[in-house]
Amino acid sequence: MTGTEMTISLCLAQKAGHVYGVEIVPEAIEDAKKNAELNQITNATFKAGQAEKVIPEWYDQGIKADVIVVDPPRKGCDEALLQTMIDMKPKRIVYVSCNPATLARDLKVLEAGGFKTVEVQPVDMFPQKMHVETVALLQRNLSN
Ligand SMILES: C[S@@+](CC[C@H](N)C(=O)[O-])C[C@H]1O[C@@H](n2cnc3c(N)ncnc32)[C@H](O)[C@@H]1O
Repeated sequence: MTGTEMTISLCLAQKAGHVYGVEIVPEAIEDAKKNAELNQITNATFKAGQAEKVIPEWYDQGIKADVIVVDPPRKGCDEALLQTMIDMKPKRIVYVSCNPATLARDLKVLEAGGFKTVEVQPVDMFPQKMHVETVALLQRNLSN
């Protein structure tokens, strides 16, 4: 749901019924719309704004998701965003993180909200540096 130029959203649109993407930088959203047009992607809706405000608004409008993908900055996800993700009850959440500490903090919240972390894959995209990118897959517990 977040990301510069919405690269992840545009890739997912090729497999999804519809994709909604939000990014705080308006220019990135303009680029995403141009990229969608260039690639004949018509099943994507992009909005500039704070994910923690836009996604609760979409949820209030009745929009739900089967899969939520987040790729937040190092500070991780805002509490309001995490709560809306829990309320939306997607089957799966994919959390792309560039900070293991905030990833662990946010996974704890999502686990308390009815999700189970089933796979965590670190990716060493910055060899010889302390930073690591991590992708975590969560599934909603069937009882929730
Ligand atoms: C780790 S980057 C994602 C990179 C992206 N997936 C890509 O392929 O380039 C995090 C992105 O979140 C955006 N961002 C930061 N705070 C945000 C917020 N509150 N709501 C929505 N987007 C936000 C940043 O502008 C940045 O583009």
